[in-house]
Amino acid sequence: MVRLAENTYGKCQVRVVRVKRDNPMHSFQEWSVEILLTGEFGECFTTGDNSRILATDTMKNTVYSLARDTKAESIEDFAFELSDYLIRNNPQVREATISIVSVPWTHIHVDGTTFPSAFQQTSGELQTTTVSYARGEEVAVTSGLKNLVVMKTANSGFEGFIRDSHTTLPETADRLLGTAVRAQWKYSSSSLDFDRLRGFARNTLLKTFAEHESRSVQHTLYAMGNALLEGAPEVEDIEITMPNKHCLLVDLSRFGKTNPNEIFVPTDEPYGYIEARLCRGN
Ligand SMILES: O=c1[nH]c(=O)c2[nH]c(=O)[nH]c2[nH]1
Repeated sequence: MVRLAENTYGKCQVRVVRVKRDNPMHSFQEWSVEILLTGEFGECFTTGDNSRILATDTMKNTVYSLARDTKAESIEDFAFELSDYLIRNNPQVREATISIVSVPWTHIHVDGTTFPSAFQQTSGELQTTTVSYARGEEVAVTSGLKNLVVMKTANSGFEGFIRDSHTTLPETADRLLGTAVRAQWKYSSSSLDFDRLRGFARNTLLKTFAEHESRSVQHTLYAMGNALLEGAPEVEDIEITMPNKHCLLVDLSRFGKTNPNEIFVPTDEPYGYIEARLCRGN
């Protein structure tokens, strides 16, 4: 006896660019949208009956069409609009989960001149959101960022860890701490000023990383999440991933030179991996 268990379907990486030309200073947004639906789709899997299937190609077109009319500025508001449209127009859909990744483009700015219709990407950092709308239930909004690459050249040490027969790592009170932050924070409501909150969250994570007297990546990760939860009552919990992008001190004594923490070799692998979720309450 075989039974169809959990199932979902949808469209991934629907890329859309939105240009606003209503004043000479154009705006340019690039989004990659993912739609996943759950609902009454069992017959499609088990008997090949497609009569309840909204084609994923139609989902893709729906993204383009809603993007043309939407007033949404934030990816959260657009994701909600899309989920709401899909739920309202498709009784067979129980839950629509929309994830959007936003690619940062900024106006080109050179020698004090901002070029109103020319843009550049200045980093590989991405802004993210996932909005889940289950029919008749509260809408759940999670926002975040990924590939926020940061480095500390002071106020970071790693000491007091276990020393056993396999330990070679020296203790240090002064090392480089580099990482690519991925963070996802869950909101307590679906109608908030998401762009303002995103700015606050990003600034809080960056400022805490920069200022923290770090005893480890774990210690700094906790401080970053804690600062956001203390500063933003709208945030219910936060999950942060911080790979340790090791920069190893080069032994220059072989060349008769000292190396007072100035010459390092960045290594991609292997790398340390630190992840935690912080939430409110006990
Ligand atoms: O911040 C760190 N945490 C660790 O758990 C660890 N382990 C390691 O080798 N280096 C580091 N650094």
